[in-house]
Amino acid sequence: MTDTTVHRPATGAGFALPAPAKLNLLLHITGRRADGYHDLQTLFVLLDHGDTLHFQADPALTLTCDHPHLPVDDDNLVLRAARLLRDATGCQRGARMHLQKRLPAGGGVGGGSSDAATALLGLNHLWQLNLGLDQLATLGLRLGADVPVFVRGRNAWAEGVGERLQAVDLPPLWFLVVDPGVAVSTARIFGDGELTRHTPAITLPASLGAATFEALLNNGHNDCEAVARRLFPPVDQALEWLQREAGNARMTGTGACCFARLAGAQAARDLKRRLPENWTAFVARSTELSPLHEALATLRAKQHPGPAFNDNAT
Ligand SMILES: C[C@@](CO)(OP(=O)(O)O)[C@H](O)COP(=O)(O)OP(=O)(O)OC[C@H]1O[C@@H](n2ccc(N)nc2=O)[C@H](O)[C@@H]1O
Ligand SMILES: Nc1ncnc2c1ncn2[C@@H]1O[C@H](COP(=O)(O)OP(=O)(O)O)[C@@H](O)[C@H]1O
Repeated sequence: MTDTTVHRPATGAGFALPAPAKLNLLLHITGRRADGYHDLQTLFVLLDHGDTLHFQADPALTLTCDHPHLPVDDDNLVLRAARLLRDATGCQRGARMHLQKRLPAGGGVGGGSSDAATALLGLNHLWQLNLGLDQLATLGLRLGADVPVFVRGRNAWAEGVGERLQAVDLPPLWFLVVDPGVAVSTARIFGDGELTRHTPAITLPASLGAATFEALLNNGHNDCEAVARRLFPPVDQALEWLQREAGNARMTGTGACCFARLAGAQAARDLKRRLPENWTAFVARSTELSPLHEALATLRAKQHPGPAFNDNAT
């Protein structure tokens, strides 16, 4: 379905699942592979802010979206994920899906990848396919390098093109994320002649206590930042403002969004209030387990309540 004017979420006996944003707290490019892809080291953190995908059983496979400019054609990652799942399992069932888009497309917060992961896990549930997370993550990688981390739902250290994941425990973190309002093409950043591609690989400390975590972040950086700043002046302005106001300003992924870590919710909200006029930003908190996985667990518990306690048992 390509009608972007339909603003009606699915109703009836359906369910809705979150598609959270991610930040790359650091992003080091350690090399370039023979196939042109880049080897990375990155620290993914999942946030409590994102899109929402609504599901309803239906004979046809359709998608609508409340975003006026995001195409809901065959290229949309939600429909690509649904078709991939059907092809991989032979399932012939359909679904009526509606995407409530809050994350900026091409913003480096992984919106499209997260939508794809939520589609994979949501349809696996709706169609009762019972695929495990390993199988879904393998399928997800075919849609994009960032999909597996959303499928697995844990903050993670990633290597390779982002598919070699190691779950990490992080302290609770608060961020102000500024959206400079430009869509950055990942391929354009990786194709730039001035991109630094040879940051020495580091070894993740065995345990990420508060001090080692701070050292890791302080010694880390985002190799894509210099190129994005040069190509997209709004990214440069966002980083300058965040650095001046909060320190520790950094870009996420290949851009465009930039963030600063704040001491808590109040500090993040206070900084948001000082945002220059006409700028867009959101406050977000890190999550230990993805809101997608939390919501799926709640859904399963409602549909398959455990055995009730028998008060008469002796
Ligand atoms: C680098 C990251 C960090 O999170 O940037 P963001 O996209 O989130 O900003 C991601 O891993 C991106 O993943 P994703 O957005 O899924 O990228 P893909 O669709 O797989 O790749 C888009 C294009 O970028 C280039 N590419 C991508 C990933 C990579 N490790 N090396 C590359 O050279 C390739 O030219 C590829 O065709
Ligand atoms: N559901 C979707 N949400 C956002 N973008 C999508 C979606 N489906 C396909 N895309 C395409 O994927 C591109 C990258 O989207 P996104 O994942 O939001 O960027 P990033 O990886 O920078 O966070 C967009 O520019 C858009 O063309």
